[in-house]
Amino acid sequence: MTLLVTGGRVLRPDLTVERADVRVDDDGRIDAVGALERRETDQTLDASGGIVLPGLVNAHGHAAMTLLRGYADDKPLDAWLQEDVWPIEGVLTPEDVGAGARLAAVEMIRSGTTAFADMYFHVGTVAEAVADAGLRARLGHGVVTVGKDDEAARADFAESLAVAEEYDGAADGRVTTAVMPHAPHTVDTDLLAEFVPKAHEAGVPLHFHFNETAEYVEAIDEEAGVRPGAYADDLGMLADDTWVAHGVHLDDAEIDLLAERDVAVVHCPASNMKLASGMAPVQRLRDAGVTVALGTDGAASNNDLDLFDEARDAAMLGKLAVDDASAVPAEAAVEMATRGGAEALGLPVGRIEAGAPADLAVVDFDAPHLTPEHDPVSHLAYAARGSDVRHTVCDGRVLMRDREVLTLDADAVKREAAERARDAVDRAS
Ligand SMILES: CSC[C@H]1O[C@@H](n2cnc3c(O)ncnc32)[C@H](O)[C@@H]1O
Ligand SMILES: [Zn+2]
Repeated sequence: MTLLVTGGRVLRPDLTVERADVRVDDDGRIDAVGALERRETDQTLDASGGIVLPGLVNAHGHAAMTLLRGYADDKPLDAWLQEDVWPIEGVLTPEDVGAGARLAAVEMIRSGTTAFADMYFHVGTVAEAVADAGLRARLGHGVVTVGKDDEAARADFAESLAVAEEYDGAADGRVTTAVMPHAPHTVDTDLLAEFVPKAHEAGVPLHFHFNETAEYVEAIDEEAGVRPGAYADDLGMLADDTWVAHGVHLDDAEIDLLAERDVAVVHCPASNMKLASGMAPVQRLRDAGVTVALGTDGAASNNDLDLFDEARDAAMLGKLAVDDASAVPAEAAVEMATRGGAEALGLPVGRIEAGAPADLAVVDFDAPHLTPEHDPVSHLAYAARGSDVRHTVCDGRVLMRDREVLTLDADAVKREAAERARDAVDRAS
């Protein structure tokens, strides 16, 4: 179906904003951008008073953790995971995970996110949710081997590779995959040494939590006597298609190593603040040439999936981290939420230009908190909210028109997720 997004302004790849229409071909790709002559299209979207952005990219998260939003707050990462999150995750069924992923999909579509990365389990039901929602995603089975016997640990890692091979290309090619060891210290070294080369041989990228807390760094130091950067590099985990989450506690050598290996880092400022994990060196990473993307992490440590919040938090926290108000400026925050995420996930999106897949979000600028408009990029980073998104398009398909989600029944999705979350809490207690 052809589509014309008309009457608005467009955020161009160089982050300038200009009056333009966007025409989408029936293959879901952008056909032309500019002041376009009226030509018959199957559908139109009215963008007047708004700015058309590349759909936002949420480069690290755990979608089904929407079920655990508000379930356990105000604890540091390890206590939160071990005392609250892992026990209840142990009772989640594939259907629960699917329901949580659908709720995440509704939330992301409503706030202009069109692509996301997901590390969880029961990945088949997450892939189904992505297919039904019309989103784009890079999915993987998260491997944790601590506390498992050899056989179960090996089976968990083997499942991550099998899942990556099974679901790659699902949802008409909108689903791609990765092998996802949870973190260097939560996965057995021998299994990493065995399976990382297998992932490379299969052409499947790697994604893992990296240097999220000081304790995560210490755990590797205690186990291997080196920093996690050197440890992961020795195991071949730092390849040019690897992207890592957090990168909060990095020393200079690790920043240089990530740059050298072309590994992207997903900054998750809200999760890092809530769990008091620390402040990532975002400006230093960018100065070193590392691609930095943004992620919400799971809704249980955020507690929403609004990437506009993440952009604002990234800009604010990036300044506080180095006591410099010029660090992580508005343009950097907007770039991380769009092109940075696309590059991290290896997706051909994140820019509005002819030939690119039509993944778009139209932000309505006609709101009191976006008035006056001195600088639209400033508003996108510091003032806009997910609820300002009026239309969302992925792969040329309209997922939300005038704030109505078209691909999923938002009320039914909310109802089912709330019921399943209540039942899971009962089963876990
Ligand atoms: C085995 S699937 C992924 C696993 O990761 C857990 N998780 C959620 N948030 C975080 C975080 O910030 N750091 C580390 N691990 C996290 C999630 O609950 C799943 O168990
Ligand atoms: Zn995470």
